[in-house]
Amino acid sequence: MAQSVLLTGAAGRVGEAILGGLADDHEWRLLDRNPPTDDQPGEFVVADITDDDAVREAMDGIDVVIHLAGDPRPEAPWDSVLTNNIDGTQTVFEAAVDAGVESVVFASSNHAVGNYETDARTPELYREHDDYLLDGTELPRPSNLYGVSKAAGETLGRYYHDEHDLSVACVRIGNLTEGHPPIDYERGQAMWLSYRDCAHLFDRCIRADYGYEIVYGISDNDRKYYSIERAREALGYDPEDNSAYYDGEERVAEPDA
Ligand SMILES: NC(=O)C1=CN([C@@H]2O[C@H](COP(=O)(O)OP(=O)(O)OC[C@H]3O[C@@H](n4cnc5c(N)ncnc54)[C@H](O)[C@@H]3O)[C@@H](O)[C@H]2O)C=CC1
Ligand SMILES: O=C1O[C@H](COP(=O)(O)O)[C@@H](O)[C@H](O)[C@H]1O
Repeated sequence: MAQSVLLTGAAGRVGEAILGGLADDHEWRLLDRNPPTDDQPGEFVVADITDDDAVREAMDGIDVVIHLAGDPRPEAPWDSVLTNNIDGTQTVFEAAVDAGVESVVFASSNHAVGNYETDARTPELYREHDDYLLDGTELPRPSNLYGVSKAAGETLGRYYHDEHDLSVACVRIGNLTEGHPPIDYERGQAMWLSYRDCAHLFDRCIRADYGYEIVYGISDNDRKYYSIERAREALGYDPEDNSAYYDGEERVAEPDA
């Protein structure tokens, strides 16, 4: 059944991937501080997520929130991640609870756990033969202040689930790249998330029943060091793409039938 979904950060790249795959599948209310540059499904609210009144108004009648808005730069300074990523995310969770929203899907990041990639483990970690896997049960080890803000968002989600019974899925997104995996970048190939797998994963987050989950948002890459088993089990995620099927920009192999 189509759900009424509020998508924050809708004008960005992850929003583009989600709407590219799911525009007709749900009833959308889109929110971003930047207005849309082209036609979008549903209504578009131009607002900042730190504007409590505007966020509360945008929650009216919403079943599910996909919360993408924030500063996505790994090098983002503290004042920006504190305002946009931590304070903004708290505003979204609080308004969601007060509006009776069923679930919030939070765009977390690989950078919440980036410091598991120690000098001793890399670059072997990024290669197919290496069997080291993070599975979402490990503690955060952020690689920058942006990663700290994402770990804080996950913890806010834990609080709003435990204290207010909100369903929360935190997706530690890898490297979303359109069309093909990153080129000459082993880490990016290991954590590649294709546009169609991104749309499918967030669709599963909209439709599935869960309590509190932390999952990795990557395609089914042979090189992976993030397990996607929890996303499969808890959400029914069934990715189609794999960076190993590509040679540069060219798709050179097809999955087994
Ligand atoms: N693109 C990727 O590979 C990854 C993205 N993420 C996360 O996914 C989310 C979306 O990332 P992208 O689409 O790549 O970034 P983006 O920069 O393309 O999109 C972010 C959108 O959020 C909006 N925004 C930022 N601060 C806002 C605020 N205070 N109020 C309202 N709108 C605001 C921006 O205007 C922009 O349209 C971010 O939270 C990012 O940290 C996490 C891991 C990987
Ligand atoms: O969280 C994010 O991660 C991706 C991938 O990280 P990178 O350090 O390999 O580039 C990044 O591209 C994106 O901007 C960021 O929001």
